[in-house]
Amino acid sequence: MVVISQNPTMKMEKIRDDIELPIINLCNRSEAMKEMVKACEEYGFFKVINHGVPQGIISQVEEEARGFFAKPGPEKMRAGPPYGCKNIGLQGDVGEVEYLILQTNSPFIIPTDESNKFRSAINAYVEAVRKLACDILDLLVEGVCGSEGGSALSRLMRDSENDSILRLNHYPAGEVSKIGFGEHTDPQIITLLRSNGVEGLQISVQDGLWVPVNPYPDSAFCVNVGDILRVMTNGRFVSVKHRVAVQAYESRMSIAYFVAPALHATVSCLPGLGLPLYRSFTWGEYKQAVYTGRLADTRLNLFALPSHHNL
Ligand SMILES: C=C1C[C@]23C[C@@]1(O)CC[C@H]2[C@@]12CC[C@H](O)[C@@](C)(C(=O)O1)[C@H]2[C@@H]3C(=O)O
Ligand SMILES: O=C(O)CCC(=O)C(=O)O
Ligand SMILES: [Fe+2]
Repeated sequence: MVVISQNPTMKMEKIRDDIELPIINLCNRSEAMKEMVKACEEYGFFKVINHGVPQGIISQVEEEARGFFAKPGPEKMRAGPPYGCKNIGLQGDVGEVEYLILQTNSPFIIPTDESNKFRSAINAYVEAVRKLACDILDLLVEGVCGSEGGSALSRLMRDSENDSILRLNHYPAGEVSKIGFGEHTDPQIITLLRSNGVEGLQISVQDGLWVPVNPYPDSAFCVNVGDILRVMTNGRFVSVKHRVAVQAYESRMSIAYFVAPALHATVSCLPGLGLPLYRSFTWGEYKQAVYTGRLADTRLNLFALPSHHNL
């Protein structure tokens, strides 16, 4: 069904609530491979269950994160640059969100975390989601390039200098008219997202038509294609705009693991996928374009090859 939003800041936007993202069971690997490829082509989003990340590890990090965000503002500010509130990026974007952004391949300290419980929980979580991300990327390459594709994608994240990050977001309950995190695509290869079961995430299936992502089932990870994976699959997979709407009834918390190559790694189309739509570039070059632009920008246009190249 298509309903017109009554919402003042999401004015007259159409919300389509009859699309459900596929829930893919990783136990059946050959089925999962086909379903994931289809979902990446169609929606750029899917959910995975039986993903192998222990529930204990997830609960631990969620509990520590809840404790951190419940602290008074000045204490959270003590966490320094990993902590941010309302300001998103460097170019003036804002949202009803507070967050922690952590580089995953270098040691970090959260000054409020005297017992180091939060840090240990994060480290255990990153190790587990990293394995899951490798597994998903290997299946996706095989699904697109066959077994010759090997570990073309997962090797980028296995590089000890990979630039993957973990982001913990907290959207306090409030006026539903407000946007927690404005529309954007994720610039990296792939994102693995957990939420505390509170709604808010929406994806853009076509211009101006938003689909809410149901947080069910609680145990699932929501996975989405980033811009780099779009380039590497020569546009076959789509990196889709998404956003987060504030909920009136409860605070949303989410934990996103963004898989990124090393800054010096070259990003180009995988073999056998036709004439490239985008020129090759390094992740460092793309990241610079990302941070000099606004949240909602379609940054990949800057790297598109002229269409005559594809004739
Ligand atoms: C406004 C911005 C925030 C962002 C960097 C950017 O310039 C454009 C992309 C944004 C985004 C979206 C996905 C991730 O949450 C993020 C960490 C990323 O890599 O790109 C954020 C950036 C951010 O919040 O720093
Ligand atoms: O909080 C969410 O559900 C999504 C957050 C997001 O899209 C991001 O951090 O890039
Ligand atoms: Fe995102």
